[in-house]
Amino acid sequence: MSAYSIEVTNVSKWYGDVSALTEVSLNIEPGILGLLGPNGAGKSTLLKLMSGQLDPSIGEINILGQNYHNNPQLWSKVGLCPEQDSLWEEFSGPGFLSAMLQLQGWGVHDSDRRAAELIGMLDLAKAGRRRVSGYSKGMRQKLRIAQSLAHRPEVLFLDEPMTGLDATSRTLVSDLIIEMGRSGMTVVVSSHILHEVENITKEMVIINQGSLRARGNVYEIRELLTDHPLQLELSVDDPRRFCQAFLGKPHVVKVELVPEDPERVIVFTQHQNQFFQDLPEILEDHDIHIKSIHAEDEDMEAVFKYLVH
Ligand SMILES: Nc1ncnc2c1ncn2[C@@H]1O[C@H](COP(=O)(O)OP(=O)(O)OP(=O)(O)O)[C@@H](O)[C@H]1O
Repeated sequence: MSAYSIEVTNVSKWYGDVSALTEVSLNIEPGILGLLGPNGAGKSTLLKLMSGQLDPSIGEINILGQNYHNNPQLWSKVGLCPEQDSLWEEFSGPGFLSAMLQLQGWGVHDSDRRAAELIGMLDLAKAGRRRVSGYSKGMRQKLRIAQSLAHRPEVLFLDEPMTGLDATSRTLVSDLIIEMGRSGMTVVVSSHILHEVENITKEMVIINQGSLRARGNVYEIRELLTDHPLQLELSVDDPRRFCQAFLGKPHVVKVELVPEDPERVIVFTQHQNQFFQDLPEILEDHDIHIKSIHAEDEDMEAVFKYLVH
């Protein structure tokens, strides 16, 4: 059998006359792969195709060496957490998860037990038997993630799984995904935010305008971006000293103070990794304290524009 759990070969997809994907070929091994691209790039379409929710217009998709045609058993090995919400509002969280498993043929006892386990894993126990209609955005997202992995799939597709999650839940979900990857599952995680995926995996594919643009680990992808300075906004207690300390660094293109905010400073760097390596030492040597840090390029739009043109 092939070493790849997912094989996408020359796949194109049109919605009427809208072309969403063009001749995409992609082989994926067990572990975690990040699928990165700006809005409208084709990420959701590719995930729906790979999870059998959509048929390709042209091309072939094999999952675990099989295709979806006349093959209902394959569904039980695949999970998808889609972008759209399709929860049962009148059910409690555990009730919903158990019902979904029972619909897939699980017995009541096993379904209830698995549902309780998932509720614990995703830290939803506080909601008790409350109806899903009363869940917050973050709780709904976690419930959808729970649903996608409830039946213990071997291959899991997560479409923008961090949407709506607070910092604690993001860490929880990241750790869960990392653990699934370690256990031998194949997990494909889409996002339009590099930083989000970088915390989970170093293996990335970049997609834009329906085509795969790059594949590699995050360092190789960053190499492709070396001419594109990344912009970081920081709040520090002594911005002038901070500027002086960083201006001599070869990877720093420029550092700007923000006149309207005496604590704010903007750094343009060619190598974000190098910047973060230098940062702790500079803070300590110059006795500077940092209050916040924000990457302007977190949203990949600017980066993709650069990569594509
Ligand atoms: N059901 C549909 N009918 C027509 N066009 C569609 C449909 N779904 C997606 N598209 C189009 O296909 C292209 C790819 O969309 P897709 O949703 O796959 O991108 P995406 O990368 O997931 O973006 P986003 O993060 O904004 O959802 C876009 O041009 C989109 O407008």
